[in-house]
Amino acid sequence: MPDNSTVQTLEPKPSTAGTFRAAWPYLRAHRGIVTAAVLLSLVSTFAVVMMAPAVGFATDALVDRDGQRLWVGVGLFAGLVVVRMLLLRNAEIALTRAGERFVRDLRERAIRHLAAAPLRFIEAHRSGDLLRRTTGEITDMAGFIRQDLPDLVGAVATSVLTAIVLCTYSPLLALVVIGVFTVPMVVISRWFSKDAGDAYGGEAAAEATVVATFTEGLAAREMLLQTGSTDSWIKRAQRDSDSFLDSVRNLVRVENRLHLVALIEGLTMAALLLFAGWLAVRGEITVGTVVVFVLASRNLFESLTQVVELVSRMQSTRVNLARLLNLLNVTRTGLPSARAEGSAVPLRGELVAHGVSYSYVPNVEVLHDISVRFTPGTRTGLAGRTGSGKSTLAKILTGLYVPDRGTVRFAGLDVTDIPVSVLRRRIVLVPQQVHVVAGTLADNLALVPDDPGRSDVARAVSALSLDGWVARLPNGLDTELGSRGESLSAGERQLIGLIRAALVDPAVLILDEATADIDPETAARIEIALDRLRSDRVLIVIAHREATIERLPTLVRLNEGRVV
Ligand SMILES: Nc1ncnc2c1ncn2[C@@H]1O[C@H](COP(=O)(O)OP(=O)(O)OP(=O)(O)O)[C@@H](O)[C@H]1O
Repeated sequence: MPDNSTVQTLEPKPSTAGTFRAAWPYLRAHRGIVTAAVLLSLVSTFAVVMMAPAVGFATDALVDRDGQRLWVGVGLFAGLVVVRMLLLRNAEIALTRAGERFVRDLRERAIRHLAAAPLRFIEAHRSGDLLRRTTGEITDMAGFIRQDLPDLVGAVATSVLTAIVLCTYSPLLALVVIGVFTVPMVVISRWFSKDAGDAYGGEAAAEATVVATFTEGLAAREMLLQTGSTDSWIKRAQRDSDSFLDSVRNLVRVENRLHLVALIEGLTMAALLLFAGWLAVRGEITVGTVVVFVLASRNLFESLTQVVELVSRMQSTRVNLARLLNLLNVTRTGLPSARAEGSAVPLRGELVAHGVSYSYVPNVEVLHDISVRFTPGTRTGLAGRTGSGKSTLAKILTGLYVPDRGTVRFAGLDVTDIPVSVLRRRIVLVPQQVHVVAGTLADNLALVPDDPGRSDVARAVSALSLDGWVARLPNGLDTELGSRGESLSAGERQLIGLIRAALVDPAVLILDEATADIDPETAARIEIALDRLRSDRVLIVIAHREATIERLPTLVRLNEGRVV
C-alpha cells in the first residue's frame, strides 16, 4: 500500500541523464514511421552531398574541354536536385508526423496520470508547476520536433556522408579539414554542454514559478482585493520575474559560447584553400577536387554548426522531457490497479475504519489509531473542534487519502483495492466548497460517474425538491454559471454538490459541512430528502451546528485526531 507520509514530489530540475533512453518506450509505438522518415532523409541527404562531386566532375570536364563529360556532370547535378526536392519534403513530413504523434501520446498520458494522481500529490504541488509541465513543456517539445528535429536528422546525415565523400577524394586533405575544424569544435561544444543542462533546467523551473505565482494570485484575487494585499502579490511576482530574467541571462551567456564556431569555420576554410591550392599546383589533385573540397567543406561546416546549434536546442527539449517524464513516473502509482473486479464490489455494505493513522507531514500525525464502524441504514454525525481531523478522516473514508497505518474497508474490501471508477459510485463525499466548472448548470450537475442524461438530472433536482430554485435561475438548467461559478452564491454551489450526490445515490454519503452555507430550513429539508432516497445508506454528516448534530441519532466526536 502506498505510504502517504512519503508522497512522492516532483523535482524542480530533474537530472537529464538517460532522458532520451527513458523516453524510448513512449516512442516505440511509432518506430515504423520514424524508420521510414529517417531512411527518406538519408537518401535525400545523400543526393545533396553528391552535388559537390557532380560539380567537381563537371569542372574537370571543363578543364579538359570534354563536352560530353560536361553534359553528364550537368545532367547528374540536375537529377540530384530533383531527387532531393522530392524526397526531402516527404522525409520532413514523415518525421514531423511521427514527432507530433509522440507528443500527443505524452500529452494524453500526462492528463491521464494527473487525473488519477492521489489528491495528496496534487495538494503538495503548486498548480502553476503542474500546468507548466503538462502544457508549456509539451508545447516547447512539439515546437522542437516540428521545426528542428527534421533539420537535425538532415544535418547529422550531411556531416557523416560529406566526411565519407571527402575521404574518398583525398584522405589526407579530408583529415586536415576535419581535424582543424572538429577538434576546437568538440572543445567548444563540451564547454557549452557542461552548463547547458543546468541553464535550461534553471530557466524552465524559474518560468514554472512565475506561472505558479500568477495563477495562484489570479485564483485568490477576491481575497487579495478584500485584504488589500495585491501589492504583496505584485512584489512576489516581480521577485519571481527577476529570478526568471537572471536565469535567461545565464542561459544566453552559455549559448553565446557556440558563436565561437563561426571563427573556427573561417580559419579552417583559409587553411583548406592554402593546402588544397598547393597540392593542385603540385599536380597531386585536380582542380575539380579542389572545387569538391571547397563546396563540400562549406556543407560540412554548415551542417556541423547546425548540429551543435540544434543539439543546444535539444538540451532544452531534454529538460522539458525530463520534467515531463518525472511527472509521469511520480504519478504512475496513481493509475488504477483494478485489483478487485468492479462487478465484485457489493452495492451496499458496512464502512469500517480500523486503526487508521495519518500524517500530512512526516512525524506530525493528525489522526491516531482511529477505529469506527458505520453500518447500512445509520446516520452518524462527526463532530469536533476545528483542526481535530474531521475532514482528513472524511477523505480517508472516501479513499481520497490512503492511511499511513490501518485500513478502510467497504463491504469487507479494502477501499484501495476497489477500482476508483467503482469507488466513486459507492462512496461519495460532498465538500463544503463545491467546485464549479465553466458551462451550464446541467453540465455541472452531470459531473458524476455514468454520464447521466438530462432526465436523470431533472429527476435528482426534483428528488431534493429543488425545482423551484432551478426555475428561478435565468435559464433553468441551461443557465451559464461563468468560468468559476461566479454567478452562484456559496449556498447555491453547495446545492450543486448535493444534487450531484443524489444523482449517484451512493451506498455511503459523507457530507463535510456540505450545508453550512445554506439556510437552516433548506439544509434540513435537503439532508432529510437525501437520506430518504435510500434506506440502506450509510450517512455521515460532519457538522459544527448543534441543530444538525441534534438531528442525527449517533455521534462520533474527534479530539486532536482521536475518537473520544
Ligand atoms: N494539506 C494539509 N497539509 C498539512 N496539514 C494539514 C493539511 N490539511 C489539514 N492539515 C492539518 O491536519 C489537521 C486536521 O485538519 P482537518 O482539516 O482534518 O480538521 P477539521 O476537523 O476538518 O477542521 P475544520 O473543522 O476546521 O474543518 C489540522 O491540524 C490541519 O492543520
